[in-house]
Amino acid sequence: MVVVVAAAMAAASLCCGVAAYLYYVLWLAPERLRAHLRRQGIGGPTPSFPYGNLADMRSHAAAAAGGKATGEGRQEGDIVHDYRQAVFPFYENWRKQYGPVFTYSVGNMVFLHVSRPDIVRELSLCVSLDLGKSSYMKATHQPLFGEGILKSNGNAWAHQRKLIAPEFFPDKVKGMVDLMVDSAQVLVSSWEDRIDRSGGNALDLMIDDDIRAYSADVISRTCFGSSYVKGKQIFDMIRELQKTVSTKKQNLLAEMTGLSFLFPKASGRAAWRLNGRVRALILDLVGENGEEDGGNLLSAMLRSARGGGGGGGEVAAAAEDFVVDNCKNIYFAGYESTAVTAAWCLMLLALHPEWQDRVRDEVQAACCGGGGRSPDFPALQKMKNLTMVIQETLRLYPAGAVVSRQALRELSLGGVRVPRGVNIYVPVSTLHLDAELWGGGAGAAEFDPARFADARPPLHAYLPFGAGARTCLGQTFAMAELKVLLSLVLCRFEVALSPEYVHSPAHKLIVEAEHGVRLVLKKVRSKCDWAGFD
Ligand code: HEM
Repeated sequence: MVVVVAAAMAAASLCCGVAAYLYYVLWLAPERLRAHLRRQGIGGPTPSFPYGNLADMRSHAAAAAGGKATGEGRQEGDIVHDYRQAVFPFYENWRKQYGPVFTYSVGNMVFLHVSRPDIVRELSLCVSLDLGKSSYMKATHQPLFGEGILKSNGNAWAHQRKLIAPEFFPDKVKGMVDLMVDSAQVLVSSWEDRIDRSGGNALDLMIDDDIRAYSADVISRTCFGSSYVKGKQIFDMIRELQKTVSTKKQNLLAEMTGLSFLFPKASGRAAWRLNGRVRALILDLVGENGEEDGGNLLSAMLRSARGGGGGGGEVAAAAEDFVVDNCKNIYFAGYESTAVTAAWCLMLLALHPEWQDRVRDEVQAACCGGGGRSPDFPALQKMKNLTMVIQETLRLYPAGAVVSRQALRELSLGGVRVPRGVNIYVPVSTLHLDAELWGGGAGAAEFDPARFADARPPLHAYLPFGAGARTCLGQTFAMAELKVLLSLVLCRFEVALSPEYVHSPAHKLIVEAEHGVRLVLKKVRSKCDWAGFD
């Protein structure tokens, strides 16, 4: 009897303890952060227990979809580039209601949504390690990112940045352009073959998968010295992993409580299984590259890992994690964003034949005029119109929808005291489409590459590659990769929008065309005779 009573009392006190813990992490702790912000006059929608404003976000999204504010569909020649209300209706509605700085919560995670230029500017200039990457959904995304450069913070991040960034400096990228041209030739030749096989001079084509294959091939060859086949296997799996970890029924309760063992969801197990397969493939690559110095990113990571304590040239377990996690991070960071930007860029050039002609003339003058050279790094740098077209594409369709940070200690930004733990979200397209920052009126939502002709936009107005110390380290590489692809495509084809194209920007970790980009490609006679072309 005594034993039963004691057991019942122990169980009761365990339940009380768990209840008190849950009350603290799910409500009390976030409420303290919200109160801190409210005292500074920062407003926002009222959160409810336990999911914060998640239900509001879903109802805003449903209303936008029901009202066809989705930006989807297409009337004659009328494509709306401003997708903010369609893709992020909750942010837009709250911004109108509460102003450019407001707070909201997802579960127990408190967000500070900031589009006030002075705060964004200060964030762009901040290099303190106290401003880290947001830990939102970190456990769910762990199989995809591990402890690699994209999500790590503090000294671990600084070490990885120091190692990886030099591999993407302009002098390194310069030596990669020939490999990029090889990959782009595979793509344009395959499109030409398909047109020839169709018996005509033009082809209606969904371009997205082909461009992804190009992007995958470029990273495989340049960074990892790997074959197309192995690179493609890794990419296909990382893409599957990305879909698995971004399913909307993510383990939010597990994230909120930190008790992931209580919520073993099928998606979590599937992600870890996939992760095991990606890891094995990457370690195969490491094995193949182990003996020689390929002069690429993988060799640099291996050198560092071995120097870090793998005895007798062996890569120790922690060092192995370091290499695997960072390979996955680079594949993820460099693949999708570049491919999606290239697809949006071709969509915009299809809509604007005058810019297409201008860029084609410029490419032919830079490469073909000089005796039929394929584009090299100096030639790419001379292509001003192409640069402006890519910059304008990144303004209208920035792959990264938000720049996200977390205050790892209390800090002050633009006079706002941000308590430790708060996630700061800067909505990139809100700034990119701000009528005051971009020339007033409807002009901000129009495609006009000439706006980049003379002046650099101010720090707080243009953030396609992010901000401050965490800014994208692959931007020179990405610009070269995009220019190589676009110059080869435009030399060989005229592009027009397919009648089947449906304009459908959607957010899936990055903003991409939900129904793909469909174009009509028509062969043009090129003046270029480089690399086997007539
Ligand atoms: C058009 C193509 C690309 C776009 C739009 C883009 C955009 C971005 C953005 C917005 C960030 C976050 C910056 C921040 O939080 O402030 C980022 C980070 C990063 N990007 Fe890119 N990126 C592109 C291509 C690439 C490529 C090709 C690579 C490498 C091969 C790359 C590697 C990285 C890495 C490693 C980071 C993390 C940097 C850090 O946290 O220190 N990106 N990128």
